[in-house]
Amino acid sequence: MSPKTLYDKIWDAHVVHEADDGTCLLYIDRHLVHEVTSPQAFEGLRMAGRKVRAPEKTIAVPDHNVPTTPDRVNGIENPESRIQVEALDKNAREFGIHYYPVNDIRQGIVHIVGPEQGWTLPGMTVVCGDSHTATHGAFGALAHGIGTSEVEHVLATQTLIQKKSKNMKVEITGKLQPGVTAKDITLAVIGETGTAGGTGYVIEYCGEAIRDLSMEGRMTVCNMAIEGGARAGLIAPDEKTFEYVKGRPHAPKGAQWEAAMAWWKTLYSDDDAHWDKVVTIRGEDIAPVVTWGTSPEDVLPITATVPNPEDFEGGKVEAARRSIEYMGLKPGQKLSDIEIDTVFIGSCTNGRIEDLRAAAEILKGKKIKDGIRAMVVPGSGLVRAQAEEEGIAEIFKQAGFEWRLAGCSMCLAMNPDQLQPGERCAATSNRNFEGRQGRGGRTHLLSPAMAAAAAITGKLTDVRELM
Ligand SMILES: CC(C)[C@H](C(=O)O)[C@@H](O)C(=O)O
Ligand code: SF4
Repeated sequence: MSPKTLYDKIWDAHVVHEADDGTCLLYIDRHLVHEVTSPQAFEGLRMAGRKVRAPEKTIAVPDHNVPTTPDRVNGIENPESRIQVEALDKNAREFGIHYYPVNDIRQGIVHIVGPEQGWTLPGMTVVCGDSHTATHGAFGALAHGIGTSEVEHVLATQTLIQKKSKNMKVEITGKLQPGVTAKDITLAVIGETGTAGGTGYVIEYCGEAIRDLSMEGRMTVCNMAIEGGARAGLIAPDEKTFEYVKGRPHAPKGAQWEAAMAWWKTLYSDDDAHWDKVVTIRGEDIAPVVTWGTSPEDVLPITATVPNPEDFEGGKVEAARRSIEYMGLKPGQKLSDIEIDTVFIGSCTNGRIEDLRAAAEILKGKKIKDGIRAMVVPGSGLVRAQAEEEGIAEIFKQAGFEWRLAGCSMCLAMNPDQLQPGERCAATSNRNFEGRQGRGGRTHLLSPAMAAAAAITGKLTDVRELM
């Protein structure tokens, strides 16, 4: 048998039919659904008189629009948001799919809930009408976003029409320096490859620095594969993966667990598998980073200065000029001199327990700078409960952070958590596009520890100075 990559293996195991031009029909093991991209899909089914083909493999949770304040169960003010959440509620109940409503402690961001509940397992195909579905690739699952018409197709047939991507390997060798986290890895990779570097590929992340990451860290890395242009990102499962999965509510049990493990242990790229593209970065060379512009590739070590647009090539000169202008910065200005107004810790990139622990470690016994608005939005109700149990919530509150309920929140500002025009935010999320966190708002992406450091000093700060 010819050697295969992990992606090849999962792909081959899910092909139901292959057409002459190579287009395939893939079987889908898990379909995750949120309120923004599903209403029309369910409506399409209803109009065609169809059912959900595999309701037991379909999981719905509202996350993007839900307010994160304690009174949220009483209703959502914004009519568009309310309609989407109510539609999901109605559709989930009517079509009999798994559902975590807004007042259920298991509710949270779909990409945090899936792994937490054991829906996401190694070797699976996982789709969701959401670009950050790549997060689930951390388990060695082939996971990616789909559009609303595809959501309808998967609901109706439990299959998806796909063409195979090429194989790309991103290897992070050796150890990380103190203060450097999974978020710094994933941003540094995009800094190296650019936002189009992964276009047409599925990325497998490997190397010692990736192996050393916890499952939470691996999810952070895979989460941003899409920002690097890739179809999906994945990491071969290992003992850490199996350990994380074992005992989760929907993980296999008993004989089924044994059978699953037999398959999961074959899920790695063969030694001489073919890679269409390889990128290698030394873990020691990665610094705590922060974005200065309006694209995730606009990223530099916190010790750097705002670049000069003239230093870029071709079309990037104009893009950099526009970024710097929108961000209200000056070329040559030290990144660590940039003052911020707001800190947001949360999102499917960095809203897991380990992220909150990392931020709390920096905040312990300290107060945030006067005048800074800072909020923590745990990625799920269970993350929130665990943080409360561990005393982390108390550290955040004592420091001056608002302690919120789970949702996407200020990651994309579809709910009331928004930046005001001109406000500058240190954010642990994954997109720094113009106005992403509220019209006219400015976003600097960074790790949870770096966000905590910024909250204390009121400016972008090298977390290593506070360690
Ligand atoms: C609303 C949704 C379709 C969108 C996505 O697909 O990523 C959102 O989650 C985002 O992060 O911008
Ligand atoms: S947390 Fe942000 S990136 Fe993740 S699904 Fe929600 S809006 Fe998208």
